[in-house]
Amino acid sequence: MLPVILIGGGGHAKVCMDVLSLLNIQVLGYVTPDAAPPSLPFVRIGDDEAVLHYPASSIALVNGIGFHPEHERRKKAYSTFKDKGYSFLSIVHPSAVVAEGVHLSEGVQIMAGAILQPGTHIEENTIVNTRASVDHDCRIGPHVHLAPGSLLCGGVTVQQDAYIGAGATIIQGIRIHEKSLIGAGSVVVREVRPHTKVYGVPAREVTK
Ligand SMILES: CC(=O)SCCNC(=O)CCNC(=O)[C@H](O)C(C)(C)COP(=O)(O)OP(=O)(O)OC[C@H]1O[C@@H](n2cnc3c(N)ncnc32)[C@H](O)[C@@H]1OP(=O)(O)O
Repeated sequence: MLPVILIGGGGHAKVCMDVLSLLNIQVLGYVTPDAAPPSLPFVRIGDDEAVLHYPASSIALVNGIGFHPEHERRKKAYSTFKDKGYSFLSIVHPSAVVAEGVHLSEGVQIMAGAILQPGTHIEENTIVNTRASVDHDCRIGPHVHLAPGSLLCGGVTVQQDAYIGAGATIIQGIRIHEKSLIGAGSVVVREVRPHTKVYGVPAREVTK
């Protein structure tokens, strides 16, 4: 197993670091744009450019930048380093339940207590956060965030760059289109159009 450099030094990086430590994966340190705030008890290697001192074949990266609907820093870091030939490790917290045959693409992060049921397919750089639950035959695109406690019933599709808020429920067979945002605690009972924000019970579209 290659040693890891973590991209980012905030809250999400802290959670990734915990998973890496539980998996006994060697972490060389983390990179952040500036020295403050040092929230991680590990070595700061430098800014993002510092990664380039390590040949792509000698390390793996873990994307410790959280997904914020207002900006694309997480996705940008992933694409930038992929373009330079680096690889991102997928991490799965030991307490997560991942059914046999579930497909996880590069750089996917499955956090504590998450459940992924059979037939599910998750694309690159997606976060399945703490205690999120993804039932059978779901298709989750790249650069998606399933926030803590979100619940996807069977056969749900979530397209790229979508954000499913904490504790939201998506009923079976629904399609969530790209770049849409589902508010925390919502219950989604209808298809969600691209680039839209919905929330409430049942979830209704609001102007972005
Ligand atoms: C590890 C981690 O921490 S991961 C982080 C997980 N975080 C989340 O999941 C948060 C997801 N974000 C939300 O739910 C947000 O509230 C959003 C994006 C849906 C709405 O944000 P904004 O557009 O800024 O809405 P704003 O806060 O201005 O509220 C507008 C109105 O909508 C209501 N509202 C906002 N969010 C919700 C919601 N999730 N459900 C129901 N009503 C809501 C507000 O109460 C307010 O109502 P009012 O006008 O009657 O007072």
